[in-house]
Amino acid sequence: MADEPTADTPRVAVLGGGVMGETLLSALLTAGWTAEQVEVTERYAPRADELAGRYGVRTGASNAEAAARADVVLLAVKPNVVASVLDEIKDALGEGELVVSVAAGLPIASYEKRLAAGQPVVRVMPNTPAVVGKGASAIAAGTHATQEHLALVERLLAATGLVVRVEEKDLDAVTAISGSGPAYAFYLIDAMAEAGVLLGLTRDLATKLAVATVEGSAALAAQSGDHPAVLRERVSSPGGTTVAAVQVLDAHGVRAGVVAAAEAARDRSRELGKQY
Ligand SMILES: NC(=O)C1=CN([C@@H]2O[C@H](COP(=O)(O)OP(=O)(O)OC[C@H]3O[C@@H](n4cnc5c(N)ncnc54)[C@H](O)[C@@H]3O)[C@@H](O)[C@H]2O)C=CC1
Ligand SMILES: O=C(O)[C@@H]1CCC=N1
Repeated sequence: MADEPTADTPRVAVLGGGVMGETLLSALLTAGWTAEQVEVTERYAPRADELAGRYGVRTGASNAEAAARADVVLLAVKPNVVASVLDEIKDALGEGELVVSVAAGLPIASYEKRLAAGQPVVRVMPNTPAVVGKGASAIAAGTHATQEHLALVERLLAATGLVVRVEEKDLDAVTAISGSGPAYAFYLIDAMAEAGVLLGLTRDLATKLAVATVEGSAALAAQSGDHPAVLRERVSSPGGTTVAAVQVLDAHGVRAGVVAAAEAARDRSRELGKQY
């Protein structure tokens, strides 16, 4: 149980202080959790010290001790480490203590079979824009997770951006679109910036323009609600520059490449689920 458990602010242990662990930690602090109500475990000691210095939270290496102090455990280790961490924390978890995991691919059943009977589990697929409150996360409940558990996870993620509830069967596809998706967007930004440099702009200016263009396009798509194809048509003046450019994107199979990339991510997510 927690040191000072309250119904309103359950004590959270984030296990794994890497990219996603830090993202979730900072989101919890933004959402109103105090540094005393959150702790992080991190196997790599210099990283643990870095997080303790940056956020003022307790950090340590013992997953079992952190899980014993917590009301909610948030797993943010890589999929290949999840099984060993579950074995470490299994007996330290309180009855009904919620286990939340962001690990890609691993089915909820693989957690439930390693944990005590009845332990509630919620799977989350977040993404890195969560660190600036512009993330997209999907959450799915395990056999013993209730609507209240899902609502609690929504509170935990409140500062990360969009949170949607899905069925677990959809999480591999979610991973391929929004989980890995920021990498596709950064890939595009990088390519646009590089193209700007090729065309004679400074790298600084080209990057600024590429970032603002992608950010503005996403905001326009979100606010207008128009189909992306309609928005693209509005940029394409007859006989103009944009149709010339989009024709080249099509000729290079960029659209098909995006679809194939998402399929590869979905397949890799499935493989991870079988592998670990
Ligand atoms: N990075 C991303 O964009 C996303 C990652 N995820 C998931 O988040 C999880 C973590 O991924 P990243 O943060 O990217 O990886 P990462 O490698 O940055 O972080 C993992 C951290 O766990 C630590 N660690 C390893 N074994 C440990 C143990 N036994 N106890 C405590 N800490 C331990 C490592 O030292 C490392 O700092 C993965 O399962 C991944 O599938 C999910 C969605 C998006
Ligand atoms: O690349 C990965 O496996 C993780 C999951 C989604 C984004 N990053």
